[in-house]
Amino acid sequence: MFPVSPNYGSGCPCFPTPCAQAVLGSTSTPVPCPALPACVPPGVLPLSRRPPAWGRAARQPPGLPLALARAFSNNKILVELDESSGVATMKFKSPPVNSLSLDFLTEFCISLEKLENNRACRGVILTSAIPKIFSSGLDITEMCGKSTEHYAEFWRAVQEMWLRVYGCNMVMIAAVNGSSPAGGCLIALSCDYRIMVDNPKFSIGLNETQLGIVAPFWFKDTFVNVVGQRIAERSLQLGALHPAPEALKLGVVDELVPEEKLQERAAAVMAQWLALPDHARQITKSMMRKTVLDRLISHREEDIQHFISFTSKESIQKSLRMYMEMLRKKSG
Ligand SMILES: CCCCC/C=C/C(=O)SCCNC(=O)CCNC(=O)[C@H](O)C(C)(C)COP(=O)(O)OP(=O)(O)OC[C@H]1O[C@@H](n2cnc3c(N)ncnc32)[C@H](O)[C@@H]1OP(=O)(O)O
Repeated sequence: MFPVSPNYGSGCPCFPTPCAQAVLGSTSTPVPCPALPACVPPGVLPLSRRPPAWGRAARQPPGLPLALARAFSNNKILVELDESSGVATMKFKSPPVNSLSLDFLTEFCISLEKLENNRACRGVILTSAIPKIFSSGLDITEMCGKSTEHYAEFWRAVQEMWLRVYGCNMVMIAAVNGSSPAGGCLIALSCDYRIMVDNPKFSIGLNETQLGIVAPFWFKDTFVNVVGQRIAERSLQLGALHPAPEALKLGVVDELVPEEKLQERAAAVMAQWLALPDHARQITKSMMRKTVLDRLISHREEDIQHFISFTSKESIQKSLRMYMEMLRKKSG
């Protein structure tokens, strides 16, 4: 993890998950603290800290060499930006199953914010470098046997990840090249378009009820906005994991392609979306998503408290331990 700005602290909107502005990168030059009103641009997408592409100065932190923003690889996510097309790829590479641990989520948010602050980047493709797995969802070990402080930190990071992806001004495409349960599915649902590998062995869905837990309201809202009330209700109650062909039928994903065509197809769809004027597309996206985003923003602390009290219940801890045990037994 890079060091953070000396100005960084609990007054910063991104605390305790430092945003790209708070991270010093590989330089020792302090960068502006994100606790500035200007950190949240007025208008368009209230959540995205990306300035609209049609008029604001670049927010590349001073002292951070541009080359660093073009291609940076940390530990769990490989980021590549093709400046000629304006398209970045974020490849999850956190073995064995790309589970969304606190470290993964922190790195994810920092990487996405760096791209948002880079005016050369207009679209992001999310995909996996781990064969057969897009993401196994939230790291269950982060929700088992930990302190309430840890649960609060973890849940804030989960919220931050969703707020950033769902509220992102850039075009976000999920290239789902493997199984994608629960939190993995949420990442894909939060994108603008989902392309999945045409393999019935890969499944996607919000399977929380199978673990004896409940998908939070903002997971549900995101799902409803993609597939509609009836399909979401049935799928959520059953904790269904839909094999790729069924996911297509239900509208959980937008199209299926053979594995070897996935990246090519994602690039083609991205080019289609990027052909639109940014401002018109961004304002439309904001209009479609604002209500759902605002619901979490205005209930964020309450949602954290709810997560803590729910997760801390002995019955929930027991369910999660049993589920982990079942996974371990299955993996041999
Ligand atoms: C109020 C609370 C709301 C919370 C909302 C929750 C959202 C979530 O995202 S909860 C997580 C839900 N995720 C799952 O149910 C997926 C569980 N995993 C699987 O189904 C499978 O692992 C797989 C399909 C993703 C991959 O299968 P396979 O390739 O066969 O790999 P293994 O099952 O052998 O797993 C390897 C290794 O990884 C551990 N593991 C898997 N998933 C998770 C996870 N989500 N968190 C932590 N660890 C995970 C698994 O236990 C194995 O560990 P070892 O046995 O130690 O090798």
